[in-house]
Formats: sequence, C-alpha cells, structure tokens
Amino acid sequence: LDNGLAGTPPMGWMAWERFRCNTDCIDDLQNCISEALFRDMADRLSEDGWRELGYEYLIIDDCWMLDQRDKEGRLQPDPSRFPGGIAKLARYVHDRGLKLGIYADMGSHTCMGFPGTPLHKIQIDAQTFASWGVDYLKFDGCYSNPVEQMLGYPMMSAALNDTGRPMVYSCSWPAYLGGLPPNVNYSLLGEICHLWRNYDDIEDSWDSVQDIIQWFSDNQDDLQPAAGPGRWNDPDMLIIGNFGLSVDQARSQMALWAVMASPLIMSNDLRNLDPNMRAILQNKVAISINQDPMGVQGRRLLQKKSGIDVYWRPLSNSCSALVFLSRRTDMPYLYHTYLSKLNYEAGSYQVYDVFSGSTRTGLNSTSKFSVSINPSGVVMWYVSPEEPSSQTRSDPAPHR
Ligand SMILES: OC[C@@H]1[C@H](O)[C@H](O)[C@@H](O)CN1C(=S)Nc1ccc(F)cc1
Repeated sequence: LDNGLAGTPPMGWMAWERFRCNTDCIDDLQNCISEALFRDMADRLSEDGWRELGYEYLIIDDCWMLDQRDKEGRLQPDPSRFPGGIAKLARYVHDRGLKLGIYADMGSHTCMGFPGTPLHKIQIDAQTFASWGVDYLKFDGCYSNPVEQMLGYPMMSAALNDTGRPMVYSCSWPAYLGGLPPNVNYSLLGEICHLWRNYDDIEDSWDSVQDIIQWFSDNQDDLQPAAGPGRWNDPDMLIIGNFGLSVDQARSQMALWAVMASPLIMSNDLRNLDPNMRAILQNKVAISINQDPMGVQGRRLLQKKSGIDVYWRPLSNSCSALVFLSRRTDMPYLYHTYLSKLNYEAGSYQVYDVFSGSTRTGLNSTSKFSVSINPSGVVMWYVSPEEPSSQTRSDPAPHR
C-alpha cells in the first residue's frame, strides 16, 4: 500500500507468540495481556537500544478487548487489564519514540472469541483506532468467509485512509485462503495492505520455523515478486529468545527473515533475554540486509543433496547477501564452492561474515572456498564487489 509507510519491512515487538491469550492478571500479573506488559516492553525497547536499531512498532495482539462493545458500539479494552485505556497507552509509547499497533478481526469474533469487526463495524473501528493514536492495525480473519473477507479487507484499507491518520495495515487475508494464486491476488494485496500473513501461525520450535522457510521457498515464484517497498510477505514473528530454538537455529531464523525481506517483529520477553539471543536480534548487518532500501525479496538458489540450501538477496550498491543453511541434524558440514558457481559475475569481492564478524577481501569469483555450517545453522555473508560497481540490478542475470 503506497501511503508513505513501511518502505522497508516493519520492525518491532508483538505480544502473541510469547504471551498468547493470558488474561490472568490475578495469578500471573507479570505475563498477562495488560497495559503494564506493554509499558514494560516500551521501556525495554526504548532503554535497551532496540528503537535505535529500528524496532519501533509495539503491537497488541488478540485478547485486549472487553467482551462487549460500549454503548456507542465501539470496541473497548478490558478495564481491569487496561485501566488507563488505549489512548493513554499510546501516549506512553509515543513519548518513548515508539509506535503502537493493535489487533482486530474481520469477522464476528476474534480467533480467541472477543468482539470481531463485521463489515458494518469497519468504519467505526477504524475511527476508534485513529482517535486513540494507534499507528498500526493487524487485521485477522477468523470467523469470516471468503466473500466477507473479499469485501472487508479493502473496506478496512479505505476506512483507515479516511481517518486521515497514517497507519500500517497488516492483513491476515491470504493465510485464510491458502496463501497462493489463484485464490490469492497478490497485486490487489499490494494495493490495499502494507504486509500480509501468507501461511500458518509460527510456534516456538525449529520444526515450525523450518516448515515456514520450506513453504516460502517452495512457493517463491509466486511470493517473491509480490514483495517490495510498502508491500511485504509476512512469515510471522521472530521467536528468538524464547524456549524452542538453539543459538544456531535462532541465527537461521534471523538470516532467512533478513534475506526474505520479512517484517522483523519479535515476540519474546525483552525483560529476560539470553545475551546470545539478544546479540542475534541486534545484529546490525543482519538488520541492514533486511532493511535494504531496494526492498527486493531474496530467493533460494540451490538445494543440495547434502542438505545445504543456498539463498541470495540483491542489495543496494551492487552488494548482495548470501546464506548457506544446513537442514542436516547430524554434524557440521563443509560446503565447497565458488562465487561464479552461485551466478556471481567475474571479479573480486569482499565478504563479511555476519555472525562471526570476520571479513575476507580479494575473493575472486573463480577461487574455491569452503564454509562449515552447523546442523540447522547458517553462515551468512554480506558480499560487496571490490571494483567500482556498475548498475545495481535484481534480475537472474549474473550477480555482482
Ligand atoms: O488469536 C490470535 C492469534 C494470533 O493473532 C495469530 O497471529 C493469528 O494468525 C490468529 N490467531 C490464532 S490463535 N489463530 C488460530 C490458530 C489456530 C486455530 F486452530 C484457530 C485460530
């Protein structure tokens, strides 16, 4: 959606994967969906360097609402869990240089059974969110049918625009239609939404991350061309820092989300983050690859029988990102190749290893190299040509 927002993939934090629909603020005050939780995360984002790295959207997910609309027919937060109301929380967030996101559902109810936004409530809900100072809407698709969705998602886009408040619009629509053409029209999506969920919900496991990577790669011919500034595929939240991933697997999610130009929306407890996991999420080169201004989504180049997959993303200034991913589960694998085998133009290159921080200069496109990749891990390179670059390009022609 070209309204000046989300020129690069949105970055931030979202409650759902880590905190789910925990509404028990009596016995679990630290982890229940409440204004206190979001104030805590706003404090962490603004005090621990996250905002400066680009993590700016703090996004409320399902389960924030009271189970009834108010007497004017407006959605309202649960008053025991959000006693100050959403507008006050938005001010708290804005005062810390951050932006606030909220969740609603195109349908009779949200996925967890709270009040939904049926077609005749789209206008009033958009106005309510704008009046609260909300900057981002995640619009889910539970409890609606394809016809209502076909009407509702464009209607909400227009309603948000009519408020006059710029808001990022995240659509779950394609995920409810199987994510692929002909049921999904990606050029229409690109006109009405800034980002969209294409596939199943992420869970806190390497299996889930691998399944998502597999689906996005197997379907890249349909998905990759759909992405660009203001229009992003959304493979779901970063689960780095929770319980299901090793450090290698966490690097793999960060590397693949960087190459796929995915939103970098964490769902974890920023109040209690393992330093190795924080280092991965705050890796400046991985973030800059993800946020490259050209906004060209990367692709899987190769799938080796050895279980090594190679991904490539064109970047500004004739640079590129290369990711070697090991789907093996047994042991580190020594992968031998050379850049012209990966479709690089003849010449010499500088290579920066994103997670080790080491640099290698003068790598000629015909000189063999080996990389050792840990099981379910990655090696990620930022590659820059050493001689002055020619035109930047992102087609299948040889890369720079
Ligand atoms: O309730 C909200 C929750 C999160 O927002 C996810 O990101 C959305 O994709 C939807 N969602 C959930 S749990 N959806 C859902 C997941 C599985 C299921 F059997 C029925 C509904």
